[in-house]
Amino acid sequence: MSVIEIRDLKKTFKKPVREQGIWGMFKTLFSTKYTTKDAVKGINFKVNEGEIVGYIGANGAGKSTTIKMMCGILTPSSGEVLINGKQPYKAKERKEVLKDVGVVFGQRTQLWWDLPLIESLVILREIYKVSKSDYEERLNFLREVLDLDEFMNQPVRTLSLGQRMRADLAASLIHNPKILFLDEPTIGLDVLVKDKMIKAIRQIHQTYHTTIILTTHNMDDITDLCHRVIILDEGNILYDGPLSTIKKKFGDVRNIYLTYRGNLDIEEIKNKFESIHVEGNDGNLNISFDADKIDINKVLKFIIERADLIDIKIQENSLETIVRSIYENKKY
Ligand SMILES: Nc1ncnc2c1ncn2[C@@H]1O[C@H](COP(=O)(O)OP(=O)(O)OP(=O)(O)O)[C@@H](O)[C@H]1O
Repeated sequence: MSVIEIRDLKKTFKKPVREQGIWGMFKTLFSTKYTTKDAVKGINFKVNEGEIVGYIGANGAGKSTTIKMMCGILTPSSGEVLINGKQPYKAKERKEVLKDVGVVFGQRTQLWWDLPLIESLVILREIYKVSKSDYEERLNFLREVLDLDEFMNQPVRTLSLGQRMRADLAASLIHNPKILFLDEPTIGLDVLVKDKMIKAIRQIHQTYHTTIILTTHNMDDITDLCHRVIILDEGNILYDGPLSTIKKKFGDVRNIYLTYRGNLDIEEIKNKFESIHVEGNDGNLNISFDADKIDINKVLKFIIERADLIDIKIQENSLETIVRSIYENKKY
């Protein structure tokens, strides 16, 4: 059953044309000249209960704008967002929607800056009218998976970025929402804290079957959490489907980087293996090929028989490289 439905959703921002200088700034205030930016250009998708969807795209693709419309911060220019059949930006439906939704914006906190985390959680419990037993059960779970105890009584402004992000995630979940929007929840985190966040998100999903939409520039987050991805490009959906299909389409590419002594004839390698890509000079060679078509053992044997290897590195085509190529070529 789909809990999120996006229909022909568009958002156009209108910005006044800015004029230079102090006098220009003053004139801008009363200007009637505007430019427009179509941030989201008529997109459609549905998300089923319990899915985790990676919502990715280059900077400025329109991801945050979509999330803001999905949680009612922005009103669409046309089209609609339905969260459990309700439109979050309509005053009458907003309250109902917010009961079902939690949101984390990695770039800014939604907590009270001067209050200790625990007090913010108590206030949120009041706002959302969470029963004492539900609150306690939830809080115990979150304390455990997000390691909140070490900073529970500190004012939010004194928290490190990693602690603040965990605090924000806890706050977004205290009312047990069925849907969670995570907008860059791991931005700026070191590897250890990032792994902790990812593990916590996975545990939350497993325990409560929460439907999650995740935007991120970190492809490891996507690989770790999502089966489905939506790729947005300049306000349009470029791809919506399984992560595995993207990987398959771009092939199981292997890259071999090697340093060697001796004479290697690049043309000889190319003639021996059809559709292999080879480049290099001065004892360095980069080779890439589709591992479904060419046996890596045969490539290595061929090279070892002709040169002394000094160093070798073998890499799979990462999701990072695949996605970069999709963004650059603007096609899937
Ligand atoms: N309030 C606004 N007023 C005017 N233009 C805006 C506003 N908010 C966003 N935009 C523009 O809309 C486009 C999409 O922005 P959005 O923040 O949705 O992108 P994004 O995909 O989340 O990017 P990033 O990965 O950099 O966060 C950008 O060109 C941005 O400058």
